[in-house]
Amino acid sequence: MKGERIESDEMRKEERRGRTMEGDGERVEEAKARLITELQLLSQVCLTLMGCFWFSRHNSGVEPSEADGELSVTEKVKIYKYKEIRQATDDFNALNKIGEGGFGSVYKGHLKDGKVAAIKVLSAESRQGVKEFLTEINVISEIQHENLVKLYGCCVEGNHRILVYNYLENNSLDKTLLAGGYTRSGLQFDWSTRANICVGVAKGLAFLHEEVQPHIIHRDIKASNIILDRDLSPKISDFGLARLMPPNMTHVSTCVAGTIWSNLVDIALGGVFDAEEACRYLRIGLLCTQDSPQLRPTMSIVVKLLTEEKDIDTKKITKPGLISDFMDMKVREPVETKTEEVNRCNYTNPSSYNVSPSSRTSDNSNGYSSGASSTNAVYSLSITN
Ligand SMILES: Nc1ncnc2c1ncn2[C@@H]1O[C@H](COP(=O)(O)OP(=O)(O)OP(=O)(O)O)[C@@H](O)[C@H]1O
Repeated sequence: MKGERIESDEMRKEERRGRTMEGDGERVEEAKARLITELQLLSQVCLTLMGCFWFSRHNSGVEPSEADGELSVTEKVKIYKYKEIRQATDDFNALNKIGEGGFGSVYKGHLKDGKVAAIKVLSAESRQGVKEFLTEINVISEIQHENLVKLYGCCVEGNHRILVYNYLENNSLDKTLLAGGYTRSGLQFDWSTRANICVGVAKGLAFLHEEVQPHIIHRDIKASNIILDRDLSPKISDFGLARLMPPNMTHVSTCVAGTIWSNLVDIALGGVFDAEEACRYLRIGLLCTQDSPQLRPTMSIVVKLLTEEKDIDTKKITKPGLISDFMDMKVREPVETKTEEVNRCNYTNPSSYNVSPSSRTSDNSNGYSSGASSTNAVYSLSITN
């Protein structure tokens, strides 16, 4: 009996063990199934994420390039592949070269998307790190105004640092207006076109100085940096480029910046200009170049002065700071014009110029002299080295 009980106990234990093993097996199967489901879900999530990533990269126009690691700072800028730039410029063909500046060479190029671009290949000095370069490019690309050249994007591959701008049909002021205007370029710069260019440039600068955050001081405003579109509307180029250059690069002046005014009223106008307006513009120019920066008007005030929203007649204009820096400066003999009206710009004393359209005295104590014919006068200052 005892032997039988032991036997049946053993059998029951065996049976229980069998059931436990069966249960364990079921649990393992269950766990396996759950794991598979989770893996399937995970792979779906991964695929979805990869799909989104692919989609966003292809929609933002960001191509794989050296800038890949910098996607976080390039979302607003089109990154061009070097290959595309080469194709656009026919491998930087000399025939497509439209200019050479302190920052490098500029080529006209036809991009794949059909846009015509001015492609600026930055010189070796400007080759900063990819991250710094792209950060600056992002800043520049956000700055948009009707009087600023639009940046389409850039190329940053290997040592290449290339900026891609909107190409403007009518070239820069130095190659058109200053290079003979109508006769050479076929463009006619009558007085109202010139006045419009002047106001447009002032508006572009006012925007850079006062509306862009942080403010941008161009530091290299000159005729070659004013590009004209097909309607002869001016666009300022190279703004923000100072930020891309190392401080030791001498191209951009860090103290006194700007290019002096040589002929104040162009004889090419043949005397057909609004003399009163010309004199007002001269006064505004003198206001802007006063020795003390505190006395100079802001660019938004300059726009108001140019457009006559604000009057400057009563202003005292103090001596320009730049002039004393030049070795030898003289005022050219006035050029006779056919203008009927006499407009005279008047220097009252060496430290304070009071420019008035109706009277004239002169002071030569600083080596300046001015002259005017009794009937018609075009005032022009020239710098000689
Ligand atoms: N967006 C543009 N559209 C058409 N032509 C352009 C454009 N940008 C530049 N150019 C041409 O390329 C020339 C060279 O321009 P860039 O700004 O590089 O040099 P720069 O102004 O002559 O000299 P710097 O670099 O010393 O200021 C300009 O004078 C102009 O003729």
